[in-house]
Amino acid sequence: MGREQFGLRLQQAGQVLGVEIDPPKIDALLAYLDQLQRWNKTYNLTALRDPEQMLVQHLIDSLSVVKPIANILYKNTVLESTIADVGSGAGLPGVVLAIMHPNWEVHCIDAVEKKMAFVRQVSSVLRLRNLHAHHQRVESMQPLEADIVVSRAFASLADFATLAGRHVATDGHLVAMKGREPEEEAELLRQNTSWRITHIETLPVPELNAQRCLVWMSRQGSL
Ligand SMILES: C[S@@+](CC[C@H](N)C(=O)[O-])C[C@H]1O[C@@H](n2cnc3c(N)ncnc32)[C@H](O)[C@@H]1O
Repeated sequence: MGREQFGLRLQQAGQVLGVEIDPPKIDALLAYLDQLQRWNKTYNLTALRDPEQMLVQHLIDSLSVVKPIANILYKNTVLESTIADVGSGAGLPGVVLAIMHPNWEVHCIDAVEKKMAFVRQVSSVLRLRNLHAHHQRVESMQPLEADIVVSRAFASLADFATLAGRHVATDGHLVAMKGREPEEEAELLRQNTSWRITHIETLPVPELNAQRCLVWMSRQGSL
């Protein structure tokens, strides 16, 4: 399928998700997809090889978190925000967030150097000055004071909170992208950490035939 078709599908997905993806952003998302395909041949950054699957399971899935994050930030009238993407891998969802919101400083963190080298390359090729790559274990990094710390396919809720909670600013949030509602993980979070689930949003991800939800967490006491 051609570039034009992919662009159209991204635009349509944006309409369903309530995010406007203008032509320069479509170009940037497709340029990211190009880079990912190219680097993946040599560096094995993601298990998905087929561009069709990458479009839906990486780009459109990551686009689904843009509006919910914007809703939380703008409810608190935060315009210029710091966001951390923990266990970001090839930059998912961090690169997509940085493309969609140039006013958000997005920090991708991953323990694997080649993955962060790739994100650095994307930042340079796409001229994304708001996209930063940290080759670090999240638990040993200087605290970032992020408004929102997001993760996709990183860890259980309790491990996410334990490892990454220190990067959340006072009154900030952790948000985990999950498949179905993780009831057992929620119980372990409650038993083992000082973080509490504030709400769970079901995400209807266009073109993706799978359940998705977002689990929002805050520190106990700041609810
Ligand atoms: C399954 S991948 C998910 C990548 C990406 N978020 C996605 O959805 O495609 C999990 C990533 O977490 C990273 N990771 C695991 N433990 C970590 C830690 N303690 N600090 C930073 N990164 C970590 C791994 O290197 C890996 O790239």
